[in-house]
Order: sequence, then structure tokens, then C-alpha cells
Amino acid sequence: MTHDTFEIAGRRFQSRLLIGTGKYKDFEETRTAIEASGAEIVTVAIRRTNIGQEAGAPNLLDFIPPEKYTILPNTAGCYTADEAVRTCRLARELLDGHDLVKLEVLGDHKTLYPEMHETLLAAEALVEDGFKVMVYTNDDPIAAKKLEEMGCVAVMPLGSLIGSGLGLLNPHNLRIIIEEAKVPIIVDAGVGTASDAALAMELGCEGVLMNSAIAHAQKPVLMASAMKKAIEAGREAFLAGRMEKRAYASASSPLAGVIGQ
Ligand SMILES: CC(=O)[C@@H](O)[C@H](O)COP(=O)(O)O
Repeated sequence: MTHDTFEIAGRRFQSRLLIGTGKYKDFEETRTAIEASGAEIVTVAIRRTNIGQEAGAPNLLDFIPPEKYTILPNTAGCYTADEAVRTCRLARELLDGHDLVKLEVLGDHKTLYPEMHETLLAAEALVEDGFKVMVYTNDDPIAAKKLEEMGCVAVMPLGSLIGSGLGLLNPHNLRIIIEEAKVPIIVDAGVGTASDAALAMELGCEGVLMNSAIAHAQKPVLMASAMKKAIEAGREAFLAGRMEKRAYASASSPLAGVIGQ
């Protein structure tokens, strides 16, 4: 499987597991979990994590160095297109012109569901401004297509609500989105355990982004390692092509060809 890489915005990656940096006990635990996950793309909430905004405070980039990981600044905590666009511009300044961002514009505090009108406005403005936009969206195939047509480099439908751990609530919609897509589809949010991640990959997603399932596991580093394997297993199962489901049994040792029959 070493050649099974995937591409986002002209960059190639081996690992299909994208990982968040929130909710860990401390930066050291963040570092160890990310290491165990094998992730190459690491997302950072610019409004919540210090990557240089606060001089003198502990800086995440000392633990997750940009020379080793692709840092993916995200707009978590933004509720309007304006806030999201400003946050991406701040990230670009802090990261010396880095243009790959994860856009999320949220609708309310209770569901953290994407606000699609503001998301579309922000995506348009950011693409226009030269950003490579990976965008968090609901699992609506029409919205996913619009975001792709606007020039987003990856579309990231939710599995279920951020931080809920409820898994993939609508695999049927995800399948439609994947079938229609010409850019990578990456499930973002709601993964609770390894089988959720494997299922997303079996559906044909290019990758999965997760945070809570690892950071809130009782043993985050062990869960990070489990997720790495689940993503790889799900991908291999997708490439292998699953058998058809049948309504009735089919003997494991068929009689056809048996001597004496
Ligand atoms: C880290 C990040 O970008 C989150 O907004 C993301 O959606 C993860 O969700 P979970 O915490 O449910 O994995």
C-alpha cells in the first residue's frame, strides 16, 4: 500500500488520517497522539490555539513542527463568513504565507452544525483571495457540489455533530457525495471509534478528519494507533471491493467440482 497516496491542492500525502489538536491534556499528549496516528496533516483552531499570536505563551508549533507536518489552520469558533475570512488571513500571516486552510462556519453553539449560507460566502471570498480551501459542510450532495464548483480543494461532510462521537449518521448521503465528487471527500467530525473511521474509508472517502475520538478516549495514544490501522484497513477493503450481500446462505465449501459428485 506504499503507493496509495492521495493529493490535496497539489500536495501528496501517505496518511489518510487528518487529526485535530484540541481537547488533549497538554501539548505533550497532543504530540504523542499525533505521532502514534501517523497523520501528516494536523489541523489547528487559530482562535483557540497559540501558534504565535500570544508571545511568551506555550506554542503548539514547538510540539508539532511545520517542517514535519502540514499544518492546516481552521476557523473553528467562527459564526460568520467575515470572521472566518479574517481568521484565515491571520493564519496566513502567522504561517508565512501558508495558503491551505480548513474553513468551518458554524450555525449555533448547541449543534456546531455548519451555517451553509455563510460557508458558501466565505468559501467564495477565500478562493478569490488565493486560499486553498478545504471546507466543512453538511452531508447535502448539492451543497458539496456547489463548494467543489467554487474551487474548494477538498469537501468535508460531517459524519455527525462535532464532538458527538455518534459515527456516520447518513452513509447513503456520503456515498452520493463521493460518487459525484471530483475533489477529495474527507469525512470530518463525529467519528467515535475505529469502526466509524473504517466505514468512512470503505465508502470511498479519501480520508477522515477527527479530534474528539482520540483526544477523549481513555487512552488517547492507543486510540490514535487504532485509528491509523482502521483507516488503512478501511482503505484496503475499499480497494479490494467488498463481496455482494446475499439474502440467503451460500455454503463455504461448494459441492461443484467435488470428486464423486
Ligand atoms: C478539529 C476540527 O477541525 C473539528 O472541528 C472537527 O470537526 C473534529 O470533529 P470531532 O471532534 O467530532 O472529530
